[in-house]
Amino acid sequence: MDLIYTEAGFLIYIDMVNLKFYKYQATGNDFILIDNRTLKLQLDQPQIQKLCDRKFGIGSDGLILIQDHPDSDFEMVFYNPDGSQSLCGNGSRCAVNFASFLGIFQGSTRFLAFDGEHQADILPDGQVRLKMGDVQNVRLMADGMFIDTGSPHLIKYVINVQNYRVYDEGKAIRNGGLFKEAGVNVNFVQITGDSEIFVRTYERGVENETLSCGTGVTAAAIASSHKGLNSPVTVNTQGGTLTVEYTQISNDNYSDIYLTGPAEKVFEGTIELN
Ligand SMILES: N[C@H](CCC[C@H](N)C(=O)O)C(=O)O
Repeated sequence: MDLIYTEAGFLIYIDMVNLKFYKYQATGNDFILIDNRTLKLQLDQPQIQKLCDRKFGIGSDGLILIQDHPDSDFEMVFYNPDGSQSLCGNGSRCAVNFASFLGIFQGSTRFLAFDGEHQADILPDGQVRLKMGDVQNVRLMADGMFIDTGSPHLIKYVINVQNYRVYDEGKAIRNGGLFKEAGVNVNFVQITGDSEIFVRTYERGVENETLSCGTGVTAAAIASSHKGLNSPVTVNTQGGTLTVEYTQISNDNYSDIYLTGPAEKVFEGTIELN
C-alpha cells in the first residue's frame, strides 16, 4: 500500500502503480532512476530490494529518486540494493545526465545528495565532471588506508589485481570486526603507471563486486598520492575508465576533487509496483 500525492496535491493510498523508470550505467555501475518530482513516492526497503533484484526485478547496483529541492536544481536520493544510503559517485553522474534529459538544467548544475550539495558539468563529449566533497582525513590502518569520499572506503594495494580474490577478501573485510557495524567499501588497487591505477571494488550495500565504484576510484586516486602519484589520475576499472583530479593541501587534506567519466542511458520501461 503506497501513499502518493496527485497532481492536485491530494494524498491517496494506492495498491499498485505502473512505475516509469530509466536505467543508466556509469562505467558499468548501473542504476534505476525515477523522476519522483510529481509522484513523491516513498519506497520501503522490500520495494527497493525487489526493484534492484537482478532476477525478480529490474536489476541494478542501486536506485535513485530525482526530486525537487528549494535551494538546488534537484535532489538525488540514492539507495543501495539493501536499502542503505550514502553518496554514490557514479550514481550522481547518472543523475546529472538524467536531470538534463528531463530538462531540469542545461550544461552545469548544483544538486543535493546524501553528503550535501555538489556541482557538476556535462562536458562536450557527454562525460560528466562531478565535484566531490573535500577529504580531510586519510587514516592508515592495518588493513589499508581508510578514506571517506562521501561513502567509506578502505584502499588495499595488490600486485595482480585482475586475479585477486576480490569477492572473498572484500566480503571478509566488510563484515570483519572493525567494519561489521557500519560496513565499508573495499577497493583493491594496482599501480599501473606514473599516474594510472586499476581499481576493483567490493561494494557495501550491494554486497558484491561492482564493475566500478565512483567514490571508490576517487578514494583510490587520493590514496595513491601517498604512493607518489599526482593529479590527474587515470583510473581503469572492469567497467571502463574514469579520471580523478584533486588539489592536495597537506598530507591529509584534499580539495577541488573531481570525478569525470561517462554516464549513459541504457533503456527505459515501466514496472508494476505494489
Ligand atoms: N555502496 C556504496 C554507495 C555507492 C557507491 C558507488 N556505487 C559509487 O559510485 O560511489 C556505499 O554504501 O558506501
